Amino acid sequence: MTATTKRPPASIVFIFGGSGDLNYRKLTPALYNLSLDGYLPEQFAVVGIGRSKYSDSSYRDRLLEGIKAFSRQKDDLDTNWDVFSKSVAYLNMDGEDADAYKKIADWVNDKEKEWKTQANVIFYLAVAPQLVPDIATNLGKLPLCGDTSRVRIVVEKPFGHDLESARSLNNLLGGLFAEKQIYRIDHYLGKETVQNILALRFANALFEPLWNRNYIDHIQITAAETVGLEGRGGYYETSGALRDMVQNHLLQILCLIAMEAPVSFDADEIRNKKVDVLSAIRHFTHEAVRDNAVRGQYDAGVVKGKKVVAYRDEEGVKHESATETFAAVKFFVDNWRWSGVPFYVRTGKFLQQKKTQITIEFKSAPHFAFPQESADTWRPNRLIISIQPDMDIRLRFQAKRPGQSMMLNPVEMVFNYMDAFDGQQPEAYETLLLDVMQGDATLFMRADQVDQAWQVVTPILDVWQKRQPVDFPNYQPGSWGPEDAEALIAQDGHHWVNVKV
Ligand SMILES: NC(=O)C1=CN([C@@H]2O[C@H](COP(=O)(O)OP(=O)(O)OC[C@H]3O[C@@H](n4cnc5c(N)ncnc54)[C@H](OP(=O)(O)O)[C@@H]3O)[C@@H](O)[C@H]2O)C=CC1
Ligand SMILES: O=C1O[C@H](COP(=O)(O)O)[C@@H](O)[C@H](O)[C@H]1O
Repeated sequence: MTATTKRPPASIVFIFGGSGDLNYRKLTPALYNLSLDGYLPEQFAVVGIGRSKYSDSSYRDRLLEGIKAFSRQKDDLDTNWDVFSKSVAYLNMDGEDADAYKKIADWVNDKEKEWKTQANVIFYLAVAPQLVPDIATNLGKLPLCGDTSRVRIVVEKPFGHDLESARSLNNLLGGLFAEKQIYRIDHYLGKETVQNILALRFANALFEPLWNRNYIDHIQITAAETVGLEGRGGYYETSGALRDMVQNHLLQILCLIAMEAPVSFDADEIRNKKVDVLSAIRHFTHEAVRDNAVRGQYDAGVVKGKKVVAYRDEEGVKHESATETFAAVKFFVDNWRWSGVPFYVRTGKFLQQKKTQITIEFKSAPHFAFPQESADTWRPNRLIISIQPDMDIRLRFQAKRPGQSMMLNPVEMVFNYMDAFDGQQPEAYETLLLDVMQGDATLFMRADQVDQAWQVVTPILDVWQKRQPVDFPNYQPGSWGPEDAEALIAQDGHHWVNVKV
């Protein structure tokens, strides 16, 4: 979310995990697209790091396959790749071998001599979380990393497995780097439609008077996926939906919806306002967890015409697994603005539709003056913010149905991203990588945000760990999740919004 489109200064990006899936599918395609769009500095290099044996040339060939499959821009690919790939190199080293780090320092020295200038140096840790402490410690010993103005470290999710491990990782990183050097990724914050929540709320005076407990009945945040584990069973089995999606992405969206207006777009100003929300979210007692949180696990079935096996039969998953592939929670933000307004949040694998969506449901008009017959078609006012795959904002209100009687019909005013703005949207990782090069941490998680978010989910994790689910598997692939999730919201007289209007 750089405030300027100026190119960043000379930059070298080291990717630990250069031979891995994230780099193949997301990071290199993002850098390639930034290059095509003219955002990369002329003096730019990206160096993949890993134990796999590649030469620069064979590494480039491998990445080209990823570009062909995953880049959002594919025109003139061979020519454009020829130009971009000149910036790509590979360093064969083991991140756990402390002696090998001299190679990195030498690489930077040589490049800076060639460029005749100092560069920003970014270390992107796209490796399994258990490797992060060793790599960060080894990096921290490089004299280069003491230069807080130009050296940054990017840490992928998951950031900790629980509150304790997140705190110990924060302490470790905090002892090695200044907070302003640490970029904790939450890729949802890089999505255009997620960033647009700030524009919608704070660049328009229209919504603010209504954006509170006086006018809003409740809020729903859904991140439904039609995919399953996608080969990440080993990781997912130790994680589950609450850790994988709620602790990070969905609580961050909740923060953007619930935060107070920032005074400026300074990174710490935005993050302070978000931390205020996180610290106001009610921590459930163990008793309250039962009433406010629902978990699910998918059975064997069919999604979008394709057969899928039950979660417990997936590779890397235990036979009697208690890991949830669906979670729904009713959160409360206990502050002046939101007191008493429920925030229903849900996410799950193998659901009926891919849909990330926020629904703001407004309170009913105080008095229904229309003929009683028209009450049948009456629906509450809603503002629906679609994050993906639809990218739109829809405001639902009542209109008079044409005819000789005063009958009502709900209608919508729609803003659609693709119609309103020409051209393609940058992918989240493009925005985030550019921000790191620019030194803008607004869209990254600060240590206290991560800590507060873990505090919010910890009571739920504790209860779920202690009480084994007796009814798993409890939802059909291709459905909207377990019946209890509907009951969670229905007990308050509401329904999940699954379809348009
Ligand atoms: N893939 C995805 O879609 C997403 C991934 N993430 C996160 O990104 C991180 C990486 O995930 P992903 O790319 O899928 O994982 P992969 O298993 O595909 O890649 C792991 C990478 O780590 C490298 N590696 C392992 N051990 C060492 C070592 N001792 N020294 C140097 N490099 C090492 C491997 O290289 P080599 O074997 O050559 O040493 C490989 O490049 C994880 O934290 C994951 O949670 C987050 C969101 C999405
Ligand atoms: O972080 C993660 O996000 C993806 C969903 O991301 P999206 O951008 O496709 O919505 C999820 O599938 C994955 O399990 C999780 O680790």
